[in-house]
Amino acid sequence: MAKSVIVKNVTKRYKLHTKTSERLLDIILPTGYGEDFYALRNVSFEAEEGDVVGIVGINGSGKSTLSNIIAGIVPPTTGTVETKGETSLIAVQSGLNNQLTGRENIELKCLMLGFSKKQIRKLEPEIIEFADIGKFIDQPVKKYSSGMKSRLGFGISVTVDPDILVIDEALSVGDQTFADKCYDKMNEFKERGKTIFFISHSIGQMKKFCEKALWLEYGQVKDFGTIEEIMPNYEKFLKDFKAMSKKEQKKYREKMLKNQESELVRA
Ligand SMILES: Nc1ncnc2c1ncn2[C@@H]1O[C@H](COP(=O)(O)OP(=O)(O)OP(=O)(O)O)[C@@H](O)[C@H]1O
Repeated sequence: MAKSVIVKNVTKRYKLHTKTSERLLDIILPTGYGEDFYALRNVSFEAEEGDVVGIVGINGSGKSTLSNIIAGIVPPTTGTVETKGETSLIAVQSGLNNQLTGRENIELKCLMLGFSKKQIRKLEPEIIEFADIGKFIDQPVKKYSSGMKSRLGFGISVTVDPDILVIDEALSVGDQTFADKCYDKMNEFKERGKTIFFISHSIGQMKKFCEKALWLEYGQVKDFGTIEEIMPNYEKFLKDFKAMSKKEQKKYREKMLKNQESELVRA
């Protein structure tokens, strides 16, 4: 199978600011201003056409940052992402303009993807049918529930037929019937050799749908392999992590971040 996504040494660094003045200084000063925070550090992996890769990791491990980078929405600080074809991100909180109606959002998103007015007129009914949100399609998106936003986002993303699909928690909201409809569509994509990245807090959803798993821990790749290889270890880790007190969890995080720093110094 041909490679469809090649992520090489991707690092995403944010500056931590507590005040607007710090943010301004960060823009003005050539060296920037603020404490460095690494959401991703030296992330490398490859995916092939037809791969369905689950991205797992505890809160704050960098899953959303990585999905935004794969989808080309956020640039990496250093490192490269090569993708073969068009990428589309489905996330509950992204991609839709809250002030515009659902219908206007469809038009805007399709125009941004380079579709002509004529093509959009053809796609629009298909998207509206998939989203199935009734009269809300002509209401501003700010009035939507998170489930409705996800339905519209999903409708747009699957109808424009991307080569690479990134689904960030979009199936965690909404009802089971809609989720099943999305799974059918994703299975169809899988059969057609498209690459899918899937993020979900539901281990059940992960195991049902993904063949490979990328395990992130505090911005680094902890493991990458088949779902059968990764999930038993991840589940065990989760169980142990959840059994820790908040203080122990904080200590664990600090220890892991310290290890990362010393690894960098050694490299
Ligand atoms: N714009 C930003 N500025 C500063 N820090 C950020 C920014 N975006 C994300 N982060 C930080 O980067 C880290 C990774 O965040 P990210 O949302 O990618 O993790 P996640 O694994 O998706 O978490 P969750 O499971 O809670 O959604 C977090 O500590 C987060 O606070």
